[in-house]
Amino acid sequence: MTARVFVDGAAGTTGLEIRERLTGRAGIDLITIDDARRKDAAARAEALNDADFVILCLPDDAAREAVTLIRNDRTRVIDASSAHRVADGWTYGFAELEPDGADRIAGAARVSNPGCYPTGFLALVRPLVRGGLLPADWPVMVNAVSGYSGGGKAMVAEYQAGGAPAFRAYALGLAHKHAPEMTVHAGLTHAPIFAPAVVDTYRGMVVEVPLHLHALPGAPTLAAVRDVLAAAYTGQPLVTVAYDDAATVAIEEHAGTDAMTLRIHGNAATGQARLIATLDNLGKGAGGAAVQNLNLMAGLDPVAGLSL
Ligand SMILES: NC(=O)C1=CN([C@@H]2O[C@H](COP(=O)(O)OP(=O)(O)OC[C@H]3O[C@@H](n4cnc5c(N)ncnc54)[C@H](OP(=O)(O)O)[C@@H]3O)[C@@H](O)[C@H]2O)C=CC1
Ligand SMILES: CC(=O)N[C@@H](CCC(=O)OP(=O)(O)O)C(=O)O
Repeated sequence: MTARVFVDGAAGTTGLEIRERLTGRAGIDLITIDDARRKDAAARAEALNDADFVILCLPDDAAREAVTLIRNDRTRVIDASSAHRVADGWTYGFAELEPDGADRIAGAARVSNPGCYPTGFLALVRPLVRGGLLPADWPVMVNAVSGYSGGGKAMVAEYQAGGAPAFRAYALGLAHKHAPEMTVHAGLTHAPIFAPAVVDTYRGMVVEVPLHLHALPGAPTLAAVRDVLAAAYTGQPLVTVAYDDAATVAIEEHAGTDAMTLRIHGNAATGQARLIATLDNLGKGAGGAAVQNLNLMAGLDPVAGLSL
């Protein structure tokens, strides 16, 4: 069976990449609309209702509107925006996060892609909360840097015009749109302190959770934390827990791919750890997750169209 797929927002940073990945793929028939009509509600409604699967690569308000334009029970949705990540009736589209994640996505009509930063954060933290190493009410912090494509067309234009700062910390008021999904899907009772920054490189991200292991119940070792994470992702082609002696970690590590690496470093003597995820904001953080979810929902090869 051929799956008819419409990417709404295909002229944007995320949408363009997803459309390119799906173009010419066996088993997928892409529905497109003329560039001049790409924001025309009637043209979009027709495409949305023609499709078996739609991938929304839109600002939050436009994503909510797109869902209201679907007037049939057949069209299934993957939303890359942050509009539905903690919404009732939506399945969180992070296949590796829970043991039944892939099965739930495969059967869902409405799937919300995770945010880019939450993908790294949740990959590091959720197995520790689930496994009881990290109490649900622990005060967690997350420091992160993203390539500027994370800010969409407007930020790409700003950086490519020249003059934007090499490193810019933001979300200083601790009310970033990703905090709710980090809290809910990690199973935490308080939002983490989330300190993001954008740097002068196009794509890629480093997401870091520092932990005082000595203060945790049972004072788990670095090795114990690493083993819990490794067990959580065994057999997952996109997520690797590194057992390496890396002295540094580069934002470019997975730029242009859909892979994510998790590292557990630190000082065993002081009981302090740095849990670090590297991924591409446009890969596992957006387009890769959308293609992975489409594969699962359409019953296609789970790694088709993905770059490991
Ligand atoms: N960039 C990233 O790393 C990630 C982005 N996302 C999410 O994906 C979504 C898209 O982000 P991104 O690609 O970066 O953003 P962009 O700004 O690059 O692209 C958004 C696109 O949506 C179009 N658009 C806006 N309103 C409408 C509308 N009413 N109807 C049709 N099209 C519309 C815009 O049109 P126009 O070209 O005219 O501006 C633009 O082409 C966001 O919700 C974002 O949170 C998710 C994960 C990572
Ligand atoms: C650098 C930058 O600005 N990044 C964006 C996050 C990327 C995004 O908007 O998309 P998702 O929410 O879908 O991940 C931000 O912090 O708002």
